[in-house]
Amino acid sequence: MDAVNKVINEDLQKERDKCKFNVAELTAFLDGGDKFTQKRREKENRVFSIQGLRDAVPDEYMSHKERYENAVRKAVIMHQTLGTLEDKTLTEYETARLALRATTSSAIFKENSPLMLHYSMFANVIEGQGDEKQREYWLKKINNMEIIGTYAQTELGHGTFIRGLETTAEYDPKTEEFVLNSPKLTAYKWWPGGLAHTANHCVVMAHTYSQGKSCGIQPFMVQIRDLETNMPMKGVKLGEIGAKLGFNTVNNGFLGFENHRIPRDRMLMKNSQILKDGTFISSPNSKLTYGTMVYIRVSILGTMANTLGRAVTIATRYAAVRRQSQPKPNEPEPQILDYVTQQHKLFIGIASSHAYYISCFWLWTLYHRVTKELAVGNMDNLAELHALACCLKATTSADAAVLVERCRLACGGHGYMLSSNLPQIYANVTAANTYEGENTVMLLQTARALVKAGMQVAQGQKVSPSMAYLADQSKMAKWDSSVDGIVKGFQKVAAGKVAACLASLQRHTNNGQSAEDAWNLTSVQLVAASEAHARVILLSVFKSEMDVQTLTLSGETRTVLFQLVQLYTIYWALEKVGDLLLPTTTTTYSVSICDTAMRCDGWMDETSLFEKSTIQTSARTGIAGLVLSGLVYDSAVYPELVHQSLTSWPLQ
Ligand SMILES: CCCCCCCCC/C=C/C(=O)SCCNC(=O)CCNC(=O)[C@H](O)C(C)(C)COP(=O)(O)OP(=O)(O)OC[C@H]1O[C@@H](n2cnc3c(N)ncnc32)[C@H](O)[C@@H]1OP(=O)(O)O
Ligand SMILES: Cc1cc2nc3c(=O)[nH]c(=O)nc-3n(C[C@H](O)[C@H](O)[C@H](O)COP(=O)(O)OP(=O)(O)OC[C@H]3O[C@@H](n4cnc5c(N)ncnc54)[C@H](O)[C@@H]3O)c2cc1C
Repeated sequence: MDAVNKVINEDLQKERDKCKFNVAELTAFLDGGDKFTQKRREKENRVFSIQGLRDAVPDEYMSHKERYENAVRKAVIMHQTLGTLEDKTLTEYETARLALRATTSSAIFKENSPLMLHYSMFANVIEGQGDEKQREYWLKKINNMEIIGTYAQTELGHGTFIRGLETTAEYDPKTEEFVLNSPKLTAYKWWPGGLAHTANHCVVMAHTYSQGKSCGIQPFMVQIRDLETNMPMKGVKLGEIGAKLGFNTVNNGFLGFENHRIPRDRMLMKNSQILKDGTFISSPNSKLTYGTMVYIRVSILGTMANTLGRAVTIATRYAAVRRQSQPKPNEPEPQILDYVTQQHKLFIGIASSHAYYISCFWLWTLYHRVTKELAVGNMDNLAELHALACCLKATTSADAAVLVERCRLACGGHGYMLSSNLPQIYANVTAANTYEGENTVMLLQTARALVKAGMQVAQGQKVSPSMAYLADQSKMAKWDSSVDGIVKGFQKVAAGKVAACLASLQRHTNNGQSAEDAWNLTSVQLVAASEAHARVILLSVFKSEMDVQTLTLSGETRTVLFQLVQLYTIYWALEKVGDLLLPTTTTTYSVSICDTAMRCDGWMDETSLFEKSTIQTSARTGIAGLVLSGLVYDSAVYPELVHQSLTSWPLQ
């Protein structure tokens, strides 16, 4: 097998030889500098040289139990290897950046490691929720693997609605203990990675009571297994939740409590405290308890970049070596990479992977700034971080799932083979649409912030930097098909959608609906407004960061990066052309187009105008509006947009 790997396919080599930019320079740029490329390579070479990390047989031919045991075996070797590679000289940001770029874990564990939660959430929640003494005590144990943990929040009955969690922790001042219970089956923790057999500790999010009163959802460090026998502790029930679409070596489990007692100091007390006598001291902001989820949502952008990057590398290499059909008689079958349709499928994946990396590092910078501010009690930017983390996690994971599936489809039958690894990559990436905040729920969270910002703009108040464009009342006289022009178009679209949501909420409440029902009736539009906002951020950050970060790069490397920016921007302009050709500067404007279009079309009379779902209205109006309006962009722009998108892609 090794001998075959040494021979590079000549078509692949030919493509590589045609490359015009400096590959080493671009690699270092994405890694954050030559030093990090070297560290990443060292880490990868160490891991990939270990024979013990290769599967004796492909794990898809193993049983569920064998796959898990094999994964544990590899996780131990990985920890022993990487543990020695830990570089204490790196800052937290640099370590996170290196972790996001390294492909070691994804290459060794097709369906993720049973220690995934230990590394990703367990350590972080102690860091974020433990007081100084607790951090001092537990982080040492966690980092040297004296204990193995997970993050147990989701229950059988509740995943999204954290305030509805049913696991209880009641404080007993007589013994200075908390008594944990799962009062109903729906209260059983369900999903936490590693919970079934791997973790012997976990942070449990429980509805806490003291002195007969609710203290909200609080985090608790709980030992769930005996460190010697690994058997469940008294009053603890544990098990595996069963086979899934992916993540089948993460050992997701369930956990139930029956009068399980833990000492008072197991409540993580950085933000809220319960004193010995049971007095509850609440957190300055109850959402600080949700901090670990924000951290993971930010890192998911990098995970999406990495995962999509792997899938599009597989598919592009395949497209370079696969020859198929004979469009020109008497000529050899061409590489499928020469088909523009194949380029249309794949190049957006390359551009998106780069866009997600850049956005991830941009958001990490904000995350670290806000974390420092929170440490001194400054909550000013927490809402902005939360809103950005929600909509960017949702949009990048949704796009990545579509693009990874497109990579599989672009490889024909061979993409359907498990040996292509594309199905497993898809199974991993699509999970991110659900975990760490289901995407719709996340987009609605950002919509809350957008509606608030829209109202603040209407009252002439300042809004957060990422939403400042909502205050731009300037008209777009003519379509500007530059990247900046398209970003501006997307800002108009998002502002128009936010304005339309405000109008809809207002209309429903004027019609006597409660605020909650008005919100629900407008929720499809709210999700669309939130996604439009995410598009503004992804497009503008990709461009603005490239403007700044590429100044020291060579001309060819800058060129190819800007081609990716242009491709990414024009791709989304074409994907959202219906919105762009109908951007609205104010609600009245969009209403007047909708109104005119409907009346002229005789499609429906005015009264029913807003009863139809927004999707139908804007789609139909979009087309009708294009014909009727002519005010926003002359319809000539559309062919130009299409022409430009095809001519500007790197067709080399
Ligand atoms: C490397 C790794 C690879 C990746 C490794 C990962 C592998 C997979 C592991 C997966 C692990 C998990 O899934 S762990 C479990 C993840 N679970 C989740 O994410 C649950 C999602 N649900 C939630 O987050 C919450 O229930 C949410 C939807 C936000 C609603 O919360 P509440 O009801 O308490 O709050 P609301 O009433 O909606 O809002 C009240 C206000 O609080 C604000 N708010 C809400 N959440 C906030 C937050 N986190 N930070 C700041 N502010 C927040 C809102 O903006 C509102 O502000 P105003 O508007 O100003 O009032
Ligand atoms: C692979 C994987 C790994 C996971 N790992 C962990 C882990 O380690 N630890 C952990 O605690 N959890 C974990 N989870 C659980 C995960 O966090 C939850 O699945 C997620 O939060 C969604 O909650 P749910 O499953 O209850 O779905 P629901 O919230 O029940 O969602 C179902 C549907 O209801 C809709 N919906 C729900 N609420 C609203 C609303 N307010 N408005 C509009 N629509 C709504 C959603 O949009 C969705 O379409 C994991 C999940 C997966 C898939």
